[in-house]
Order: sequence, then C-alpha cells, then structure tokens
Amino acid sequence: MKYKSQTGFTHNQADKIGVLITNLGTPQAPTKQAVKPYLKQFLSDTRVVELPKAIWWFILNGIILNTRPKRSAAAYKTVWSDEGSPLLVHTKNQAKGLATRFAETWGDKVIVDYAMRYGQPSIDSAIDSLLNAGARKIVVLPLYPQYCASTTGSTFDAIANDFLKRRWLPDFRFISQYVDNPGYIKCIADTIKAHWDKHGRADKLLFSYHGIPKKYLLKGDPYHCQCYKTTRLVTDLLGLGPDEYMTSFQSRVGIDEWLKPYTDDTMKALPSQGVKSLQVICPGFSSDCLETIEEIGEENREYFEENGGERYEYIASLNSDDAHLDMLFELLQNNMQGWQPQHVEDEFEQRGLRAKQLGAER
Ligand SMILES: C=CC1=C(C)c2cc3[nH]c(cc4nc(cc5[nH]c(cc1n2)c(C)c5CCC(=O)O)C(CCC(=O)O)=C4C)c(C)c3C=C
Ligand SMILES: [Fe+2]
Ligand SMILES: [Fe+2]
Repeated sequence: MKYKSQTGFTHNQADKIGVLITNLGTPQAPTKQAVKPYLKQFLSDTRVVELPKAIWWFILNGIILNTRPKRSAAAYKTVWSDEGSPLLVHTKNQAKGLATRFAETWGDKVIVDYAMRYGQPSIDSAIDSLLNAGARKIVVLPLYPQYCASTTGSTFDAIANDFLKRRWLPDFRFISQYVDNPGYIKCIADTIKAHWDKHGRADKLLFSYHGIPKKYLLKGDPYHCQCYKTTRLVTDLLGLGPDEYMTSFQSRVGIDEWLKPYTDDTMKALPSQGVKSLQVICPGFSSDCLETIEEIGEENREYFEENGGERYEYIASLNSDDAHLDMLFELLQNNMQGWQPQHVEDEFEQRGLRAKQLGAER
C-alpha cells in the first residue's frame, strides 16, 4: 500500500490536537557503535552539510565515520546519566511539563509528544502515534529559538517527508523560530539575574551560540542575525553596556570557515585582555547537552583557565524550569488560536479586550 492510514479508526472517536516538540537527536548509548549510525544519519543530511554529494560521501564514510565516533563516544560518556543522554532526558521532561499544563486547560483534547530529528524517538514514530490517537490538528515546535536551515529547516523536511506517505493529513502549524518572543528573552535574562544573585557578576558575560559554516550566512540563512538579535534583546533588558558582554560561536566541525568569533579562540584570548572572570550562557540551546555540558562546561573552561582566567561559570540552559515551560506553553497556545476549546477562547478574548483598554488608557 502506497499511503499509510490511521490504525484502529472508528467514526465516533473524538478529534484530538497533537503538540509535538522536537530537538536535534542524540545517540542511543555513549559508545562508538551507537554514535556511528547517529552521526551517519545526521551528517548525511544535505541541510547540515551542503557539499557535492559524491565528494562528501567519500569524506564522511572514508574519514569522519572512522575517526569521530570514538572521540564523540568518549565525550558523551562524560555527560551521560543513569537516565540517559541529557538532551533526551530534558526533552522528555519538557514534554511531560507541557502535557500537565495542557491537561489543566484543555482537558484531554491535547496530546503532547516529543521526537528527535536524528535517532530515536523518530519524528515518523511520533507523528504515527499522534495520528493513531486521533489527532486531526498538529502543531510542531522545534526547540531552536533561532531559525537555521540546518536545524529548523531540516526538521520541516522530516515532517514533510513523513506527510508524503500519509493518506489523511492533519491541519498543520509549524513554529519556525521564537527568537524575539518576549517570554523567551525574559527567561534568558531572568536566569542570568538569578545566577548573579547567587554568585555575583563577572568581568564579562559571553553569549555562545552553536556555529554554522559562514557560507550558509552568505547564502541567506538568518541564523547569524537572529543570534545577535537574541544577545541584543537580552542585554537591553539587563541594561548591559557594550563592554560588559560578547557574542561568539562554538562547536565548529571540519576545515571550512564558520561564524566568527569562535568561542574557543575567545576563551583563549580574553584573559590577556584583562578578563579574569567570565560567565557563559548558551541561549540557542533549549536543553543542556553535549555541546553545553562538555564543550562549554569543561573544554572551554580549560582554555580560559590555562590562559590566565581565574573564575569561570557556565549558566545552565532553561531545560525544564517552570518559567521556561510556562513560556513554551504560551508560545504553543498562541500558535493554536482558533483550535481552543470555548473557555480558552473566552480567556484569549478577555485578555485582548484588557490589552485594548490599557492601550486606550495610556
Ligand atoms: C557538521 C555540521 C554541523 C552543523 C551545521 C551543526 C549545526 C547545529 N547543531 C545544533 C545543535 C546541536 N548540535 C549537536 C551536536 C553536534 N553537532 C554536529 C555538527 C553540526 N551541527 C555534530 C557532529 C554533533 C555531534 C556531537 C559531536 O560529535 O561533537 C547537539 C548535541 C547533541 C547531543 O546529543 O547532546 C546539538 C543540540 C544547532 C543549534 C546548529 C545550528 C544552528
Ligand atoms: Fe550541531
Ligand atoms: Fe562539540
């Protein structure tokens, strides 16, 4: 059969709404054997590596997949917990927290699920379970605040490819970014303030974002702009002056030029410029993962300290903090307008009227 149908369909079943949160993906275990197929799927995606297919096939299969899995597995071992990979654990908890919030307001109308773009649980399996549970409307939120073709665009590809195989398609909404969502900006600013309350301030605050090849920016990807926008909005809210913070890009892979300044070079250079204490935040990561815990928390700490830095603090990602989940819940609800049960619609209308009233009073 060419097109998949819903299993167990009955005519009298209630229509549901599916909420799907996604993140990048992670290996099944911190071993060379598990990392290799994960990296193969990830790095074979032409949204991630935009090189001529034949050339890249030889580099990937001849060099990268024979060298990187061992190194990556060793790094993954340092962050793995009894529950598994941090990225997967946080994403699971985020889905759980959102499900509780939806159940309180929307009753049993909404089903929340989570998926990974690469590895498990796959996007196909999550869409399968949402549609089989009767979802006729689906909203997808890739947990990347800043749009990038390599991450957000690729997530859309996976969903579109899945839909190509379906007979009965749902109504569909896709949240492609939330870079300037006031709730998101406030969450980042508040987490920095909470860190300051506990530990005091440092000479500088560094905003480190995952990098991408520079040529993607030159070809029109908005990611670079959106990272700087995030830094600008957060530092405006915190009232920081230009000397008090910096933006940099981490996690470079391969020999191409990536977005600069590089985080590792910055760490090595800052102490000689008089920055002896440093606080680092990674606002592009909605969950802590290998790239934050190991790369920023450990590897870059060493660069900073080896070069004369004295105090180094990594400020954790928002993960499943209540304020983060409240913000994501609101973002999702705003993108589900018209899908709400009546009492939620009423509340939206009242809020709109209140906002109008306040506007008129000013
Ligand atoms: C080779 C090209 C890569 C591009 C382009 C890229 C973009 C990109 N990635 C993230 C978020 C994450 N990346 C993570 C791991 C990771 N990323 C790459 C390569 C590229 N990323 C590799 C090879 C790896 C695997 C780990 C390693 O071997 O070092 C992760 C963490 C996954 C985990 O399991 O913890 C995240 C999250 C963004 C946001 C992005 C572009 C904006
Ligand atoms: Fe990455
Ligand atoms: Fe890395």
